[in-house]
Amino acid sequence: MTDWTETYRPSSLSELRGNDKAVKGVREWADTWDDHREALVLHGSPGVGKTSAAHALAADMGWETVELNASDQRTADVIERYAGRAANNATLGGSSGGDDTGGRQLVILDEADNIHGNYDRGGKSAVTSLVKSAGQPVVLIANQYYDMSRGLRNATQDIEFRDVGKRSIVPVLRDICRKEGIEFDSDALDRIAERNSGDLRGAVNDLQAVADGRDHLTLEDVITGDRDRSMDIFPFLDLVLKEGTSAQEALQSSYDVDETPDDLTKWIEDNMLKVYDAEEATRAYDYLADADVWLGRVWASQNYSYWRYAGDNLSAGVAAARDGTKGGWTRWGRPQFYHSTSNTSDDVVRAIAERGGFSMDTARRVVLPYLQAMTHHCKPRDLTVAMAAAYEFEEAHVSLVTGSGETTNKVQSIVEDAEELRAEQMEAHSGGAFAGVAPSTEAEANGGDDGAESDDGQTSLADAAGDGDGDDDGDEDERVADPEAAEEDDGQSGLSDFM
Ligand SMILES: Nc1ncnc2c1ncn2[C@@H]1O[C@H](COP(=O)(O)OP(=O)(O)OP(=O)(O)O)[C@@H](O)[C@H]1O
Repeated sequence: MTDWTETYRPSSLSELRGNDKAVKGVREWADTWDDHREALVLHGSPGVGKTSAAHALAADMGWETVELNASDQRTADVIERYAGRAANNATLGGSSGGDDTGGRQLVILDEADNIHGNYDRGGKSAVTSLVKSAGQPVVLIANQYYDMSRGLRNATQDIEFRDVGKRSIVPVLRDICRKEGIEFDSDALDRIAERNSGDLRGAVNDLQAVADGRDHLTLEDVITGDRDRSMDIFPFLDLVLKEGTSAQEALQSSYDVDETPDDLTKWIEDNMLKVYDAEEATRAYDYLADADVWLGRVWASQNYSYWRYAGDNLSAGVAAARDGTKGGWTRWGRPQFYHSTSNTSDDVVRAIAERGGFSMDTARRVVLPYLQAMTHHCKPRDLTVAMAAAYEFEEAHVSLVTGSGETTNKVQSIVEDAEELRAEQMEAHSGGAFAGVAPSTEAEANGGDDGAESDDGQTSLADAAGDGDGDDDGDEDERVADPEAAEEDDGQSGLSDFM
């Protein structure tokens, strides 16, 4: 089945619905590009047409496009390679694409607010320098404008795309129905537009889901479609985090949502602070921590009956932590793990597993949730620095664990402090912040001289293995055995050591 959002992607700026002012601005930017030569940032919520606008613009202008995705590691290489050359008007697509007759290429860099998470500092400045000196027009796409570095913001123009109103969504749905030969009652389309408030991609997806196999779409179809599905995650979040739900109702609804308790916990964690104040959140985190303990036990014992205790905490507990009801409409977001298109979450889990001596599963299900709860939004800061040092986290990892993607500078400074802290620990031969977890006493004693170059338990493990003398072999065995012992403690000991 073809994806209607692709089939019906606007091919010209004139086909884009809503955001008239923004679209006019985009056109003007392109028309005057030769005079200002600045890159343009298009920012706004997902699904409102930013990427479509960039492609439609290129089509209208007769420009080719080169699309790069900031969360794709390969993008770093491409940018590194072309940042300097772009100044000389080299084409970004490759040397053979070069054409001196003025053919333009529009460089579209998607997920520009995610750059800090994927490049080292050199790479990051390469993006800014690409943007400053590119001999070609560049459009950056971002959801969160303020997640982009200040340098990058200063070097660019920006245009905001607002959520697309119902009045602009309905005509898009109507056009699609006509082209697909589907008759419709207009209140059915109204309903779809309403429940996707602001998100055109969502509305088109929704239409495709309910219209599938039908040649006439009624309001009844749309509503029944709602009821037939098990409970959606968004109403569930409304129920737990906002409405005056009893603990029992909250628990019951957690059974109706088609998500595992692990995933529900992530949804709650990532969205709670949109509506809970600090006191409510503090209480709720206790319940989430309990939920995580039960999830850890489920994993350790493979006894899925524990799931209901996790479910109890994450639904009834979190609902009980709320003081009253919350009004208004909230844009719930997918948890970080879902929209992480890079392998950052895997990287984090791997770092925790390797450096903490846990299995990947324990790292993912037990240790990571604790770290997330303890360092939410980088608070307390010294704990976050200690964590970053202990697990040698990079900025992307700290962002992901603390859920603070929007605080780029904060995360950057935490990673810098963590590097310093690690250097100090190395000097003091402390064996890192979680000395009790991995290295054995002998290993530490041994690390006294040839371990000097290693900065943590993990590297010194490799060093010990590489030395090849009899003594070290003994150490190696012990060290390999240790992580397994640590794992039996289900991560608790690792964390208390780390704290
Ligand atoms: N303004 C619009 N007019 C018509 N169709 C739109 C519009 N906005 C979005 N769509 C539909 O939604 C799909 C997704 O839009 P698009 O990828 O441009 O959104 P986006 O704002 O770039 O989202 P993201 O930030 O998630 O990439 C398009 O292919 C199109 O089908």
